[in-house]
Formats: sequence, structure tokens, C-alpha cells
Amino acid sequence: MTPALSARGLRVALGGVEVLHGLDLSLPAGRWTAIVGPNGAGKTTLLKSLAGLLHGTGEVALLGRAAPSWTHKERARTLAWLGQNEGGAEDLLARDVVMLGRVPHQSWLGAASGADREAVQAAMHETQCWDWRDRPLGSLSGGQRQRVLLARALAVQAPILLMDEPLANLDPPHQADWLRIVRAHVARGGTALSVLHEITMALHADDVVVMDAGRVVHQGACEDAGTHRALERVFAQRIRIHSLAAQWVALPA
Ligand SMILES: Nc1ncnc2c1ncn2[C@@H]1O[C@H](COP(=O)(O)OP(=O)(O)OP(=O)(O)O)[C@@H](O)[C@H]1O
Repeated sequence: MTPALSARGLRVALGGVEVLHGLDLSLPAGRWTAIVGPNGAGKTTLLKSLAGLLHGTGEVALLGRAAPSWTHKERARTLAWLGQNEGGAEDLLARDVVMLGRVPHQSWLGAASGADREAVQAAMHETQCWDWRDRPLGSLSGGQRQRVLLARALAVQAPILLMDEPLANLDPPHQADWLRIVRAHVARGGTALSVLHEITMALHADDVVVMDAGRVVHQGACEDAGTHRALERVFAQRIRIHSLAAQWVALPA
């Protein structure tokens, strides 16, 4: 089966220093993969490189096709992006921010269509931010803002959803809602890839990619003992993975 995203020999340097050291990675379509690893391991750099926001050497492919052969618009319709601590657009109303997710579907200077407005409304209801649709982004709390930005990513209706620290500022009920949203996306045949620091949340995914020092050191299913051992190793045995109430939970060792 064609992977949703893949990398071969991916090397990326930032500020003149190599931070990804020749990664090989293949992410299956129709599954949710969580990227996990210590601070500075290169998770964000990998996610941005797969999204085409950073460039290095080696190959990146999207749905089996070399990344450089995709037009910007094709890529923007296929791959939705939720970044870490995204700034900008502070004066835009929340619904206009979410409408930005529809730009890849619109012609140049084209007006929003009924389908665009429906997609925006559905995404804002899904992340429960419709109530503050007429408030400027800059006036929202951290968690409210994160829900608007998640709605913008969902409004793209792209088959592949990339999210860097999507749980930032979300309270526990909205973290649970986020899990439900990602699961629903995958149940519809979509692919999700998320960088997560909360290991217990990451273990709700289908698969985990474990990174350390600019390399992928393990890729495996969440329920595999080998994945648990890799997670414990990469965090210097400071955590233990336990089974609790039919879920995997990371606790301090
Ligand atoms: N603009 C930059 N210039 C130079 N080095 C950078 C730059 N951005 C990141 N780095 C370095 O690249 C390495 C990987 O950073 P990256 O943000 O990908 O790690 P991460 O695993 O996402 O970390 P965290 O868990 O702390 O968010 C780190 O050592 C970081 O200091």
C-alpha cells in the first residue's frame, strides 16, 4: 500500500548545524502515528520537512509522489497543517481564520462558496469554537485559540492531517475531544501524524515513531512491548508504560 508520507535519507540543517541525520521513514495511510522523543530530538523539524515547510537533502514523498512534483495548491489540499504556537492573524475574526483553511479550494480572488461556509461551520462545531466566531483571534485564551486553529486545519478537509503539539493549552475534556476528532478523521480513511509530549495521549495512536538526537530509533504499534521499551529507553528509564483500565499509561519510574 502506498504510504501517506515517506522520507529516504532525509538530512536537514538549521542554522548551519545538521539536526536530522539521514532519516528513513514510511507512514502508512489510514492510520494515526504519533511522533515522540525528548526535547530537541528533531520532531518539529521532521514534521515541517514532511509538510514541505523545511527543505534538506534526501527524498520526501507525499502519497508516493516526490514532494517537489506537487504544486503548492495540490499539496495544500492534500495536507493540512496545525503548527506549534502559531502567531499572526491576531485581528482576524475566528471564522475568518478558519476560512483560511478553504483557500486551497478557492480560485484567485474567488469568493467563498456555500461549500466553503459549510466546511467552516462544521469544523468550528467539531472543535466547539462556533460560539466565538465573531471574536478576533487575539482576544481568545490559549485553549480557545488552539481550537480555532484546529478548526482551520479540519476545514481544509485534507486526507492528511499534520499537527505539532495539538494539545497545547487544551483542558482535559477538550483533549478527549481532540482524540475523538483524530479518531473520526482516521475512521473516514484519513491519515494523522502528530508530535506529542504527553506519552499517555501518544499511546492512543495506532503507531509511534520514537526519535532521539535527530534519528528515528523505533517505529511500531502502540500496543507492542518493543515500542514501550523504546519509549522508556529514550527517556532514560525515567518513565514506565503500564496497562491501566485497558489503556497504556506512562508514569514516572
Ligand atoms: N532555527 C534554528 N536554528 C538552529 N537550530 C535550530 C533551529 N530550530 C531548531 N533548532 C535545533 O534543532 C534541533 C531540533 O529541534 P526541533 O524543534 O525539531 O526539536 P523537537 O524534538 O521538536 O523539540 P521540542 O520537544 O523541544 O519541541 C534542536 O537541537 C534545536 O535547538
